[in-house]
Amino acid sequence: MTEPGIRIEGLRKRYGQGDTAVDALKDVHLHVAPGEVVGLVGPSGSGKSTLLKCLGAVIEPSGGRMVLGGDTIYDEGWKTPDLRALRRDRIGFVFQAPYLIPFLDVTDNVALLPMLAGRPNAEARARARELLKALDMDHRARAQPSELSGGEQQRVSIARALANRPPVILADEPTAPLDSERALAVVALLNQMAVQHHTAVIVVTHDEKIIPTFKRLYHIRDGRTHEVRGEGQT
Ligand SMILES: Nc1ncnc2c1ncn2[C@@H]1O[C@H](COP(=O)(O)OP(=O)(O)OP(=O)(O)O)[C@@H](O)[C@H]1O
Repeated sequence: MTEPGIRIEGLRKRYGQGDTAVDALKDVHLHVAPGEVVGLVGPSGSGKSTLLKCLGAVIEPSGGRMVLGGDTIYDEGWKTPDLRALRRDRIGFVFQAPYLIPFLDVTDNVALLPMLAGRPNAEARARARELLKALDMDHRARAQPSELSGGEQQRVSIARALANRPPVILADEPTAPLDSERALAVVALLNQMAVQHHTAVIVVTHDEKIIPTFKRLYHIRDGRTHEVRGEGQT
């Protein structure tokens, strides 16, 4: 049986072809268990965005294998017929900017994805309220995004990422605009949510404030990953 969480084996991505081809990912290996938050760091141009885009099924890898939540989604080709449903139901995204919808209140921002996935409105809103409570945002459930601080907006975006109970969350520089205290609070919440919801979380970051907090840390350099902190340290 394939284990849940995230497992990447020998992932490759080439942009273009011939003389101008760029091998952005050459040999990426990485695993994240359910309930675990793992950091991914690397210099500019090392392949971080390319890896997140492959994992998020936004671009197609050139080879290798990706297993998300116990399902092999890519093995030298996509193994899943509906990539849009995969992105909506199996992966939560957290970005540097919260990208909340300005004309929906906090509850509906979180409830929107379950509604789009076909859940009844009442059930989607109940799920949103439960997550907002867990993230200590229930007192702002009817507020508009513009009425929230940056840290509060980021908490709402974490609730939104969890709304469809995805086995995987991909976070791209989630703390970049936040001060130290709020950045550490966001990482603490990601850890708490990962444990409570058995979610595997990858955080791509340059943020020196949060890098020391990861129990396991991967470094990507020139399209290859190395585990620099944790059990498989190389
Ligand atoms: N669409 C594309 N076409 C061609 N080359 C690309 C494309 N996107 C990225 N690359 C190249 O692939 C390599 C990896 O880029 P990527 O954006 O994944 O790096 P990164 O680690 O996210 O960098 P940064 O931290 O600066 O955002 C770089 O050499 C980049 O120039």
